[in-house]
Amino acid sequence: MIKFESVVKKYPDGTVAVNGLDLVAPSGKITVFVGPSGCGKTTSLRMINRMIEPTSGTIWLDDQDTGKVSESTLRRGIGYVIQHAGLFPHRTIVDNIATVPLLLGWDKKKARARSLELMERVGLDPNFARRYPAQLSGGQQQRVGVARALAADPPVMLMDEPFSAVDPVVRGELQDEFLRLQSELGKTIIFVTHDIDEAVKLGDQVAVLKVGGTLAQLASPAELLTDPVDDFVAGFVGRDRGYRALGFESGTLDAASEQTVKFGDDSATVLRAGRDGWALAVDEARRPLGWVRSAAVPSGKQVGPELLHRGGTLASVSGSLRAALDAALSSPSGRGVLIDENGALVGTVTAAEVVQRIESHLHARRDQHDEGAVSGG
Ligand SMILES: Nc1ncnc2c1ncn2[C@@H]1O[C@H](COP(=O)(O)OP(=O)(O)OP(=O)(O)O)[C@@H](O)[C@H]1O
Repeated sequence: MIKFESVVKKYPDGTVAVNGLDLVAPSGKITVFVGPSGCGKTTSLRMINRMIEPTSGTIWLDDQDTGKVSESTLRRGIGYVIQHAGLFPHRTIVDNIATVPLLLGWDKKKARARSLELMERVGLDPNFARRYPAQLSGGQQQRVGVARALAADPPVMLMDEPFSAVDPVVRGELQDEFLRLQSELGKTIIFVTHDIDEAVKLGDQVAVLKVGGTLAQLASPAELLTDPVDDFVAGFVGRDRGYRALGFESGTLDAASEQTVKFGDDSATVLRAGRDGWALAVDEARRPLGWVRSAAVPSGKQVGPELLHRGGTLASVSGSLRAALDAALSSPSGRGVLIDENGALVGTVTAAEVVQRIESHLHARRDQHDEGAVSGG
């Protein structure tokens, strides 16, 4: 656990970067600091490992006052990742990752073995081990940065805009892999970003900071989207927040069974299968491939890849209602395709069915809220 207690940082020129911050970042969870430029995110982060000293207040790491521990002891237990990875340009990838273990006195062989293990963990080709940072893409360098921070297995990780310098597709991949890694490692993480979508995707809890260094709201992503505490947070959280909040709602949907066709099936089969003029093509493992418009299969012809409409997104049957609604809205047939954990077809749902489920969730939540208000009042 990391606990900020009335923490203030006033720089020598009089700038108050952080003004009385109180918050707890629970162990094993990701806490995201988000807010506009200059709101004190980086200053708050760097006070944790004492790269910046607070002017007043205390930062606790579990039951230790960080101000009373030596900086080197403190930093041994804290991994640190920054934008552009900050790798040593003249050291190979394997040596970059081994930096902290070598500083801690591990023997070279053990440190290298640990580096290689971590390269695999963060999804880096082991053939990159002998390369230099400049010979890697930006996204690959960020993975090295994460591996380096994890090398000595610190319980705490501080991450300052680690994925900001890469394109949106690579960024999405890095985020997904970071979440997968965290689900295995369970580190206590503070993650700084100025991007609210990234905050909401990655955070177990999100701290929205205001310029002047005060905390506007500390909440779960779903709560932030559905119940912003003031106009500043509502504005910062942005548009479409009701829709985005659906990303945190899951609910079992009654999937209708869908007749399917396969490559090689003839036009008569497609016509029979095609409810409303559309049939869903699947592979041997019943994984959806795309929709076929029955009328577009000339009589006597067979289904081939050229007839596929691939527009519809796929939603996991145990996933969010947002993904299910998106699957229905993006499907050329109007039927959203639901798949299981192996990617195989479970069935389909319409947008109306998903909306009905959303409404029943909303009613249940309002009823709960009303009951709480009655019993509370
Ligand atoms: N060394 C310094 N001396 C004086 N003022 C500083 C110093 N470092 C930061 N500041 C100021 O403190 C405030 C908070 O800065 P900080 O870098 O913590 O913000 P941030 O939220 O991380 O911003 P960004 O998103 O732009 O990186 C800003 O007004 C900044 O100009």
